Amino acid sequence: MIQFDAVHKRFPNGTTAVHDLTLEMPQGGVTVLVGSSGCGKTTTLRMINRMVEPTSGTIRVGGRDVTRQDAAELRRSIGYVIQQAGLFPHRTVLDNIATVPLLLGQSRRRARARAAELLETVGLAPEAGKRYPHQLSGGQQQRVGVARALAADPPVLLMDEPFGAVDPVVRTQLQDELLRLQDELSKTIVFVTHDIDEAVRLGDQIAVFRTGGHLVQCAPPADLLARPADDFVADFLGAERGLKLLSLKTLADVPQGPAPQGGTWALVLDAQGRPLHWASKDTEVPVRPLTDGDSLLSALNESVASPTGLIARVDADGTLTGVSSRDDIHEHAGRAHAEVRVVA
Ligand SMILES: Nc1ncnc2c1ncn2[C@@H]1O[C@H](COP(=O)(O)OP(=O)(O)OP(=O)(O)O)[C@@H](O)[C@H]1O
Repeated sequence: MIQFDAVHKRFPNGTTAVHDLTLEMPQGGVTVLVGSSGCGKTTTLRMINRMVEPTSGTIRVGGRDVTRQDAAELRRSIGYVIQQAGLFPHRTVLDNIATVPLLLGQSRRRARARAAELLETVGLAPEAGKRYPHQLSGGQQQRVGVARALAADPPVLLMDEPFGAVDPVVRTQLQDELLRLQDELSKTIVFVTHDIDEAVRLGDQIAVFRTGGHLVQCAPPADLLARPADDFVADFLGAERGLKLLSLKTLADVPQGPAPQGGTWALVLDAQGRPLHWASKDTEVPVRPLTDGDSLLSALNESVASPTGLIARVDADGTLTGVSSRDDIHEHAGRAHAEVRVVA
């Protein structure tokens, strides 16, 4: 766990970057820091590994006051990922990843073997290890940045806009990878972003800051979307916060019934019971089956887009479990939406 207790940061030029911050970042969880430009997110992050020293207050990592630890040692025990990866241009990818284990005194052989493992963990081919950073795409460089931060297996990862410089498709892939990795590794992650959708997707809790380094609200994404503390937070979340909330709710509770028989549309299955397509008397339309884990937003989208108005539901093997109607989905979406507090 990372604990901020009454932390204040005032730079020598008089700028207050962080104002009286008290905040807990739970162990094994992702805390996302969001807020307008210059509101103190990066300063907050950098105080954790002492790249910036607080003016007053206490920061504890795993119960230990960071100012009582050797700064270099502390930094090596905390993974740090920044925008555009910040890789060493004249070192191969493998040597970039091996940097911290080497600094910690591991043999070159062992550090490289670990780096090769990590390449695979972050979804890169072994050949990438021999290349130099400029020979990789932006998204691949970010993966190397994540691998480098994980190399010494630190319990804490600090990520400052790590996916800010890549296109939206690659960004979504990198977010998926991070969620997958986090499922396995359960690191304590502090993640700075400008992108509220990214925050909602990745955060176990989201801390919203406003200019002057004031924390306005810290809550799990669903609570934040349903009950923003004030107009500032509501504006920051945007007009579509109801839809964002639906992206967090799953299809699991929406009732399902048997596939229709003898009506306008029939669902055609393969021999294993997996949906192939919808068929009517004179046409066929593709089917996009959803699982219980898919979001209510995807279901709503699908129910609007599909001419059948029905959603085919499948289990993890892709076998049909039933269908849900547009009405069922709308009713559930309406209930979730009713949780959204209206801010005047
Ligand atoms: N070394 C410094 N000296 C003086 N002022 C600084 C220094 N570093 C940051 N600041 C100021 O502190 C405030 C907070 O900066 P910080 O970088 O933490 O904000 P941020 O929320 O991360 O911003 P952005 O979203 O634009 O990256 C800003 O007003 C910034 O100009």
